[in-house]
Amino acid sequence: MALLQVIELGKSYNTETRVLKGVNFDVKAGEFVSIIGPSGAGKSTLLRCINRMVSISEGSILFDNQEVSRLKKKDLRKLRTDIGMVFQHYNLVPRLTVIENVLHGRFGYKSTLQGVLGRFNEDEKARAFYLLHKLGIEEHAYKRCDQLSGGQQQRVGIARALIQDPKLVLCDEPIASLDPNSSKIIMDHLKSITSELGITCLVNLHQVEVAQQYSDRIIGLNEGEVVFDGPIHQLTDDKINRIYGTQTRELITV
Ligand SMILES: Nc1ncnc2c1ncn2[C@@H]1O[C@H](COP(=O)(O)OP(=O)(O)OP(=O)(O)O)[C@@H](O)[C@H]1O
Repeated sequence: MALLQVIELGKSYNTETRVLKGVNFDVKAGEFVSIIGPSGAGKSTLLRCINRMVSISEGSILFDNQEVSRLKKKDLRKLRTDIGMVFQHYNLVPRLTVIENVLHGRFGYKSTLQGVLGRFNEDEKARAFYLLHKLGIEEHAYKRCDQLSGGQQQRVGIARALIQDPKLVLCDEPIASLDPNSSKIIMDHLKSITSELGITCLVNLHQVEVAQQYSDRIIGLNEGEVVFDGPIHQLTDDKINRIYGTQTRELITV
């Protein structure tokens, strides 16, 4: 059973350009799927449609059998706790400590007042320390985030997404600001911790080799259309050229 179903999805920010066109794919619970494609292909837009950071123009997105575009207030809030997000630039509060930033991931479960007062229970704090331990940065728990390296900050970003107890984590170019060594550490952690916790992962990546190394499946986007969707062994050089080339419009059936 698919956790996420994207059906004939279309997105336009304005009347002139359609950023996503007839996008169809499913993601099963527990899958680790990468989305690759050239700059401007619509990868970030696709992730933003899934958690409704932007509204969709056509088609539908079903998450856990619920139509995302129809959700209101309480259900929309629930969707945002069920879907965690990891960003390229981490989106942490730099002057707050690591542990405070991680606990921010629990805000979706709190009343506004509890959130403002920073009220977190012992279980939540223990969970935050557990995640920091798993991600190898427990010793930095009381440091301000702006004192950490990029790779360490991204691990805080991952812990903040996971403490939400999400079913799905969307990662928008999680390693685009990192050097190769830190990138490897982040991808290793992302893969192992999501697989251990049984969390589904949908990751936008610029690097084909990284996508091939870590994914169960790859989706290739070109100018807003899915031009490849299949397991890594089917992503041949020819298909990579079609994803990154500009001439092809045909769907590669796999
Ligand atoms: N808020 C917005 N308003 C108008 N156009 C937008 C907006 N966000 C993105 N776009 C346009 O939509 C297209 C797809 O952008 P998007 O960021 O989704 O692509 P991407 O594949 O993630 O690119 P990159 O790899 O460079 O991040 C681009 O042409 C971009 O200019």
